Amino acid sequence: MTRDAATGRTVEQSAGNEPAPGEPLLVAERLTKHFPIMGGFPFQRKVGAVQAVDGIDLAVHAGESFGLVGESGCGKSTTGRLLTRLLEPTAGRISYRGQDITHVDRKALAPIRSEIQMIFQDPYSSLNPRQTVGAIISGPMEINRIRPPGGRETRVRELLETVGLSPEHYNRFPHEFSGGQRQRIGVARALALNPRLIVADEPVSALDVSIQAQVVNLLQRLRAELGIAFVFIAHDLAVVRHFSQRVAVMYLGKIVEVGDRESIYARPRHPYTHALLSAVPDATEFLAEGAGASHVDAGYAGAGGGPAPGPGRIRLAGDVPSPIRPPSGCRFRTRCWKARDRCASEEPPLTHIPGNRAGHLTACHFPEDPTTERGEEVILDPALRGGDVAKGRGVEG
Ligand SMILES: Nc1ncnc2c1ncn2[C@@H]1O[C@H](COP(=O)(O)OP(=O)(O)OP(=O)(O)O)[C@@H](O)[C@H]1O
Repeated sequence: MTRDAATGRTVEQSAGNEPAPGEPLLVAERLTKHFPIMGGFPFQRKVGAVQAVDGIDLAVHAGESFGLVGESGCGKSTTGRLLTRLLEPTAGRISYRGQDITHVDRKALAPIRSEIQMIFQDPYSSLNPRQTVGAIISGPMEINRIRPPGGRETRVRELLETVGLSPEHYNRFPHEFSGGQRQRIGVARALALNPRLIVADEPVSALDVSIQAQVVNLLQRLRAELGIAFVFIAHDLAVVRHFSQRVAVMYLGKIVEVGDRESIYARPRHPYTHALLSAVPDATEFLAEGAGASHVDAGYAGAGGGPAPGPGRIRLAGDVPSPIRPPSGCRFRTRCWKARDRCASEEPPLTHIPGNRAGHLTACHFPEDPTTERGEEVILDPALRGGDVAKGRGVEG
């Protein structure tokens, strides 16, 4: 088995139906997950459903980093689990390198599973405390009966070095490591089968701020050196800004806006994206936190630097509605300062709107102007609409 120096993949793995340049690696179409709610006595029957993910479309290209952002409960983790086929979709389609994998059985899925890996948020609970680091990282190779040249132990020691740990850590247990080091072990495990795609579900949000930049830098380096594509899930737009070339914003089970990083951050058109962005601390703050740590790659500090684009700070009023009974039409309308009757009756399609760059799609009937400037803080509450809040940008007069 020979290894491709550029991708880190074995030649055997690289052979076969490579996506043509520009062709997506993974495509989700109208992807839906509704968790049934059971009730009634004496016979349990379906009385409703949590509409966790509701008809989303997305495409991830080879080697790119795709950020998925939104508040807690908007369906990001469920999307990640659907893409890695850890969850069965209620409807829609997932294709990987041109093959429909939506409902393929375990056996047919096995070779694909090795190419799509997941990194979890919590480095404490995602590692078995009773296993040594060696056993944890070689686990995927064992399950898939893969014997790398030189043996599994050699490969694990190589992987430990790749993620910035010592090969000497092979016989240690997870409790002997810090949070950042445990997440590195999780990354090494995800790399064990030479994946093409890693779904990273909030990989740094459980870590100390000073450690976050180090782990993001590691993932950045792996993406550049091994050509691995990432779906990077985060609630924090600051992290995604540095890591992802394209960003999708989710709200209550829907993608409301998607586009390349520059377009989304400089010209957010959906009011929700605008509100989320206004809460992003200055990018230099995040970098300064990282710079206090010892292993900040120069490349990271350079990526997407400069201050965050400056809409005035927007505080959204009210809570996210229940995904069991989401609002009709546009799901964001109950918290949106621009909502009109049409927003309740007609769901806005995710589409290219005038003023957007190519590839920037927005689902809004009354999008924001395609410019951003720093403004004063303004509290946007639909209950106050009609003049009281009509100051500052982003508000229709
Ligand atoms: N197994 C499940 N059964 C029922 N409801 C679920 C299940 N998993 C998730 N949900 C619900 O689906 C919705 C989306 O959850 P999900 O975890 O995907 O959101 P998220 O954006 O990742 O949030 P967080 O950042 O808090 O994890 C939530 O309302 C959640 O309560």
